[in-house]
Amino acid sequence: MDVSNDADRLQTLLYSSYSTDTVRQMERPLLDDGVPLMRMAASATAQVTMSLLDDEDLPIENARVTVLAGAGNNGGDGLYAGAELANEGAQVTAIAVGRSLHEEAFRAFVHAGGRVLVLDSAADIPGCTSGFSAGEAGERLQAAVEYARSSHVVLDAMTGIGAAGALRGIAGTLAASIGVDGDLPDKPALPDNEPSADLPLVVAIDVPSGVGVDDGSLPGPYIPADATVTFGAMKPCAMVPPASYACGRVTLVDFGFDIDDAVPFAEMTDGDFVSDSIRLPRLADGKYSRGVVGLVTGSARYPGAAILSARAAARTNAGMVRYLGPQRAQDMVLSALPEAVLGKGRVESWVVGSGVPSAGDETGEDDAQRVTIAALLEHYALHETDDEMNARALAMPPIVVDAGALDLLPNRVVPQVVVTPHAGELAVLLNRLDGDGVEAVSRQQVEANPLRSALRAHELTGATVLLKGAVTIVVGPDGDGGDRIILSGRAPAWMATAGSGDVLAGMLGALMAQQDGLLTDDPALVPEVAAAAAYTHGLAGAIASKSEQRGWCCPRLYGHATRHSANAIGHPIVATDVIAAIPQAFDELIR
Ligand SMILES: NC(=O)C1=CN([C@@H]2O[C@H](COP(=O)(O)OP(=O)(O)OC[C@H]3O[C@@H](n4cnc5c(N)ncnc54)[C@H](O)[C@@H]3O)[C@@H](O)[C@H]2O)[C@@H](O)CC1
Ligand SMILES: [K+]
Repeated sequence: MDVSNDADRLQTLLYSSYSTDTVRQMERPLLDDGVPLMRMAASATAQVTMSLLDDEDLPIENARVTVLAGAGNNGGDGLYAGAELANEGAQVTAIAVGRSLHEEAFRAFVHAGGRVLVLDSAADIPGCTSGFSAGEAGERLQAAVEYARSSHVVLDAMTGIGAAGALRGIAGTLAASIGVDGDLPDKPALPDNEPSADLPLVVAIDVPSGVGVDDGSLPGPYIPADATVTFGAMKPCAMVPPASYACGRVTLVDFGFDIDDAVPFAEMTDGDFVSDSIRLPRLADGKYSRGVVGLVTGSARYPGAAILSARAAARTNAGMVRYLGPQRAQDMVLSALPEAVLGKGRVESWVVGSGVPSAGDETGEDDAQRVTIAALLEHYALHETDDEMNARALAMPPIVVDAGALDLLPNRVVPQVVVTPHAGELAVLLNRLDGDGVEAVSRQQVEANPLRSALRAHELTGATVLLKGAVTIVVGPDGDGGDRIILSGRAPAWMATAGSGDVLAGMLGALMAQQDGLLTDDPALVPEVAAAAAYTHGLAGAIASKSEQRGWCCPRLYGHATRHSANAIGHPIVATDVIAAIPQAFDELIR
């Protein structure tokens, strides 16, 4: 990625996450030059911790701090940070979870007056007791848990980017006692990831210990943080849910990594990226040239989705909306949206399935909408041998496949097919595609590792996958034979409400219709437009609910002035409110 000036570089740093391998490559030249990265990391952590204590009106001299210190460099960061806090007057105890501690950091820590509690009887740490009995090991563990819980601050320095798999051994037991054992974080969604008032404040060093650093998963016990201080570059777990929900307020310490040639693993959308997907009206435009969306949504049983998807599409800068559906839904669409046109005709994009029963639904089998959708989706199927049919499929306009249409998706399709499941629907889709030989995946498993599930669905079907959530994950082609992962975290949690998905489907259809056919020619644009739709949808929800809370907040940059801090929680909304706010969302994006 070519980053021409400093502002662009910082923007890229804040909105891109890099795999641990890439981070290690980027830090190598600095380490070779002797730049004291660990001391810089530790100082920043100590400063952030002190400012959190300050916010709580807790003088540093009165603060009790626990450092959960692993044997690696992450533990080294923690010990140096602990030493700085001890030098400021705090009472600091390190709990050694491994058999050793980073030597120099340990010396600095002890020199500053820090105390150490060893948990592993086989540990070899100078001046510390080891070789104790199993009974004493249990007592020490219990004492460590109690000490940590009664502290004002816990610095979580057990594992950083060197973590492999779920936390094992003493680190795992400690995380399960102090933190959470694999369940999703369960706390109110507050603006600016405001730390909870409960003590201890947990500050994660680089990453919360126990999360899947490279995929955002929650493979086992982990310690949810109030704040995470991360070094050099954002790791995937600070962006990809659900681990991103466990990071709290993130501060990035810029080490000056050269990111020019580094390929991000996952990118977060921002307003600039989204505005590129909006087609401004032209002087020579008519309604057809601005893009027509065709909807096969709603059903006799669920007509409301027809109205929501149609009204949302019409508000999202489309030239025209065509609607196909049963008489009752047609009547309702026309009364809610007199601008809609009924029946078939040329379209630049399709939206199918919102409010259509799935096969498992009692009315699903004989619903006429399903017959129409199945016939349409056949045109998007890729076949192993039939080149002529494949060429026709590749030339089809983009299509959104939502809700009840997901079980009609052919096994292999072209990438301008965007499937828009939530976690439960993605589990059902994966189980159908993977077939009998493979162990079934549950909704909970998709929720614990949504990125892996989205990647799998993309790999199996070829479709672009938009997995809905507080942070929406889009996986599609990158144009070079690889995958592109784009996230959108703009939505406030108020948007988890009936009909919200129908609105997104309509908005995505309209955004795809206005791309002048480019998506069919260049499928690498499909994930960008899909993420832009998720962002615009989230922004409209934020406007409607008057909420400054977001699924993902841009990290603070260490040493730079903090932006205006957001504090409006907002209020509940219904899906119709989101549609009403779409014009204002466009106003903000186009400006
Ligand atoms: N490379 C560098 O120069 C810098 C690294 N820094 C820190 O160093 C960290 C990386 O350090 P390391 O590579 O030493 O690795 P870590 O310290 O992240 O992890 C290695 C330690 O974790 C243990 N561990 C790994 N997986 C585990 C599991 N599943 N259950 C229990 N224990 C497990 C290992 O036994 C080892 O003791 C970064 O995250 C960052 O905090 C910073 O100091 C900045 C500079
Ligand atoms: K950590």
